[in-house]
Amino acid sequence: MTEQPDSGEAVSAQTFLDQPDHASGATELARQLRRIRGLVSGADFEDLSAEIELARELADRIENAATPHPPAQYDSWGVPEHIASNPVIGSRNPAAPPLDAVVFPDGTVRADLTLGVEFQGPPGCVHGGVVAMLFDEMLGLANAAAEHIGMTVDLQVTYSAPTPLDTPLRFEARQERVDGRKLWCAGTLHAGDTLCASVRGMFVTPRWMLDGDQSKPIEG
Ligand SMILES: CCCCCCCC(=O)SCCNC(=O)CCNC(=O)[C@H](O)C(C)(C)COP(=O)(O)OP(=O)(O)OC[C@H]1O[C@@H](n2cnc3c(N)ncnc32)[C@H](O)[C@@H]1OP(=O)(O)O
Repeated sequence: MTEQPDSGEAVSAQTFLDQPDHASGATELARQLRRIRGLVSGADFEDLSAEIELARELADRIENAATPHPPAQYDSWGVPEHIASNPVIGSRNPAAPPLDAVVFPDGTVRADLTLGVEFQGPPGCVHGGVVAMLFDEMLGLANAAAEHIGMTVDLQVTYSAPTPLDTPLRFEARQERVDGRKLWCAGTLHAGDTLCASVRGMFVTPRWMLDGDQSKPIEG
């Protein structure tokens, strides 16, 4: 974790799950692919045939350079490949927003982000499933911040107002209660002063994990 140098309010917050750029350049490649993702899904074009050729060549080159590895093992929480490919926070996953979280001394986890047209559900609004996915991750991070982790067994999202695209959003989450292997968390999503959605989640620590190191950064 590293200190957040900016804004007064966030001065006591620390970055959570810092993911340094991969030496190969894969993290930067994911950033460029996210740019393309937004443009392809949110712009009109006259003729992209030359760009398609280029994209095909790029995909072929990356495929030739790649040494694929299998998905992480279920009991290997926190390995870099596991986090890097996460669809919410994975720095090397072009499909991830990505969500960068900070954690406060009281265990509250916060993420500020803006979602573009590639996350559109209703016109001009963020897809409700995307909101649920981000909430699930936020609650998982809140568990990790509390060093008491588990798998989601119940996730209840209440949508109170449409979540606008291209608008700064703030997700917050924290672990509220622990009873043995059962954990309860809650979170909110605001656009400015508007509460767009809230969530309550229940998690269960798998039996095999009880003796493990739960301080490892994990997420599903
Ligand atoms: C490890 C950190 C990961 C963070 C992930 C964050 C987000 C994710 O994407 S997780 C992926 C989605 N979730 C899943 O795939 C979970 C699938 N479920 C499972 O694997 C299992 O149910 C698992 C491992 C969580 C629990 O199984 P198991 O260890 O056998 O526990 P089990 O004995 O069934 O239940 C324990 C207690 O929880 C209760 N419980 C289990 N599920 C529920 C539920 N849906 N609602 C209410 N209570 C429940 C049980 O009733 C039991 O209570 P009690 O002890 O009082 O009898």
